[in-house]
Amino acid sequence: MTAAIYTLDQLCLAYPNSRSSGSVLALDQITLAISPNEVVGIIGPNGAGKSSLLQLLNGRYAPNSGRILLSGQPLQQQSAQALARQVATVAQISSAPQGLCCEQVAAMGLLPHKRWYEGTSAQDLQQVRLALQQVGLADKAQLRADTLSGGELQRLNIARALVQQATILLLDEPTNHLDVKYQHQVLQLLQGLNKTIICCLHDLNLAARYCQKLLLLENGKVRAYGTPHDVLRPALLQQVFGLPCVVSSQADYGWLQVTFIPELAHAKVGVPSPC
Ligand SMILES: Nc1ncnc2c1ncn2[C@@H]1O[C@H](COP(=O)(O)OP(=O)(O)OP(=O)(O)O)[C@@H](O)[C@H]1O
Repeated sequence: MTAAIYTLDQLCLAYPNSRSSGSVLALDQITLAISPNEVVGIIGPNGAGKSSLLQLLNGRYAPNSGRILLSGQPLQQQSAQALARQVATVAQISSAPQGLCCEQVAAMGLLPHKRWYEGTSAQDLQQVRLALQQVGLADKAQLRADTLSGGELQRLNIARALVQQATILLLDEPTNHLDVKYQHQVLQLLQGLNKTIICCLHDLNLAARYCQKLLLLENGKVRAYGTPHDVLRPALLQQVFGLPCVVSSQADYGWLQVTFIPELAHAKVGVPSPC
């Protein structure tokens, strides 16, 4: 059996409550192992704890209790630079640094690999250009990043993460702002990278299509973790998302398709409709 790249053991995270002296428990006793080179989708309703979990996995937040091992070593004991060489994060909402062109923003991914006095080599530049090409932004390399559309900026952030050459990519809603073609292009790109990809996704159909494993969170707790077939069960999804749904298998390709049908909540099963 392959050693886990992440081992989470009874992780809890609480935020201070802004209106009282208490706290908000965002993650509650999370225990699981993530295998290397898998694409893992974190799914669940708003406020379930998805983004908070990413912030623990990239070391930005420390758990209130429990522990995280990264490649068998306690994550909290690793230096920021050592972490940045292993883990790259693409945040949910970001604004472009003012006045920098796309090539310069993507090149920021080189920083964890450089000493302060080292400049950008021809090889670095080649790597940056390849990443921009991979996300479909080669023709915008010299444009100012703060003039990009939301979707283009999202792709630029992914290019920066690719340049970082980390073995783990953490992405918060990587398909936000993307049109349907780029949603698939970005997820196909991530899937083909042979890296550990952990991403929060609201679109369950994209999650079913591109993720090998799904982690379903609700109120900071793990409701299910496994393959899309293990996790995307209609009764469970209805409980967690509060809407009836049907889950079907796409006939030609076999991946699962979730369709939420709010009308079913009001359907009177077994009562014939009046003529
Ligand atoms: N900085 C913070 N301070 C206080 N509470 C927070 C903070 N960040 C998140 N929370 C709370 O923690 C819980 C989990 O939030 P989180 O952002 O992780 O959820 P999420 O599943 O990513 O939600 P969404 O789908 O809406 O992005 C929520 O109740 C949220 O209000």
